[in-house]
Amino acid sequence: MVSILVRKSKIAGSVRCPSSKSYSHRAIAIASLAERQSTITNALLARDTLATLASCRALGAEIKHEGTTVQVKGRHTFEPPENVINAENSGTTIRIMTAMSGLVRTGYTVLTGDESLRKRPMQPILDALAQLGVEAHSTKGNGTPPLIVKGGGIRGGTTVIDGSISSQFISGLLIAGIYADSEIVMRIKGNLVSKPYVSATLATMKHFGVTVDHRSDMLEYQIKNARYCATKFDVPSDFSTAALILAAGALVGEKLEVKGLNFALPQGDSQIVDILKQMGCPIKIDKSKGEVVVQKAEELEGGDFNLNDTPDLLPVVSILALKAKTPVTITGVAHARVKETDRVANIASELTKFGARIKEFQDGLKITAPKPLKNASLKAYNDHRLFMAFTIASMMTEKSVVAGAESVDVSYPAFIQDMKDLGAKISPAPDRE
Ligand SMILES: O=C(O)C1=C[C@@H](OP(=O)(O)O)[C@@H](O)[C@H](O)C1
Ligand SMILES: C=C(OP(=O)(O)O)C(=O)O
Repeated sequence: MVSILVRKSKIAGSVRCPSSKSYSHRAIAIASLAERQSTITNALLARDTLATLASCRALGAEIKHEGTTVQVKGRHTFEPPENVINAENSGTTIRIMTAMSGLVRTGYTVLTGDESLRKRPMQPILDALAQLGVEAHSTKGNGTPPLIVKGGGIRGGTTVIDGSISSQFISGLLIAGIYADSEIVMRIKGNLVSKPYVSATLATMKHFGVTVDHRSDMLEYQIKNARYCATKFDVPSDFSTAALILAAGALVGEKLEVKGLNFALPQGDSQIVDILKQMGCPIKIDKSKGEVVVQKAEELEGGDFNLNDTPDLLPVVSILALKAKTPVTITGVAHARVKETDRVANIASELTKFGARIKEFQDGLKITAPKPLKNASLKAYNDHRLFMAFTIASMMTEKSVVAGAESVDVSYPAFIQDMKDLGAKISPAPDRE
């Protein structure tokens, strides 16, 4: 486990936001289902998205990439893969690939991942696929990966799926469902979390020529038989990543400009701009140029934030709370307990080390900032978003240590270098005695 030493830092300058992990996943998967060649530009090539690329290749898509341009020649049905599908650390990958595995012509497809991914819930999509005529099981019989999916096509019909755990099950069924033998009616049981990611899926499908009729509340979909058309897709910037960078500017920024932001395609985490405004952070937005400039406020305003649509903002709003003059209450994020880690519990335990007073409840946290922050030695539990958030928070302390630097390979490999280029004082942590 690689640990870093972070000292009190002031950051300033300009940074270009990395490409969207979510849109890179979608473009690669959908292009893999479109005959003829698609070209994806500005793709994020990080551990999670490379897992999607390798998985689609394993199913038979012809994929090559040069830099961040990915050429994909897809197909409508797949041959049984030569080996198991390894989704690594990526929930998005395994959820989409599980649905696509129903389109394998014959045989069985096994899908697995790393230790974290093998703990993440998959039962809702296994149940939904069963209702659509696809036999799919957890090899451990407990709804977690490894999974085994029987090929032979998706029959179609009606399915009712739990929407309270992850939107990725819905995205996977939407993406693959157009190739079912007959139309699918998909109904969501209960609440649908992380709705903006389903909007991102629908937007990407539309870009590849497929429109799905759905109820305005996003709780029912008619997935008619259709065909994706190969096309060009330019991946937008990643607002989940931009949110972390903007938070760094709000906490320790002299004047920080984030460039390359694309507000055109739906990304729920673009709400970070409104959250920063609500917390009193000096911020300037130029949507036409795709630029946001922030600088630190001596103190931020507290408030109540429901992050049900935007769970990846939980680590970001949690560290912003460390500088708020009144408490910050975050609700609606029970599903953040089943991501790379239990983010609610881990944020509670680690931010307490800075001296924050934290009240944890099933679907969120109440955070009261310490004055000043204490130096701390933090664990990120191999969770990339926790590592990045804790590193940024540590820039407000004299010196702190954060463990788990290798986790950033999942979504933002250049994170540490970008922060150092902006002035952050980060160095390898001395070996623990
Ligand atoms: O579909 C996607 O690209 C994602 C959906 C969200 O997960 P849930 O839908 O499980 O909340 C989000 O946390 C994840 O980082 C990416
Ligand atoms: C939870 C995340 O992604 P995934 O669900 O794809 O692992 C994330 O990027 O924070």
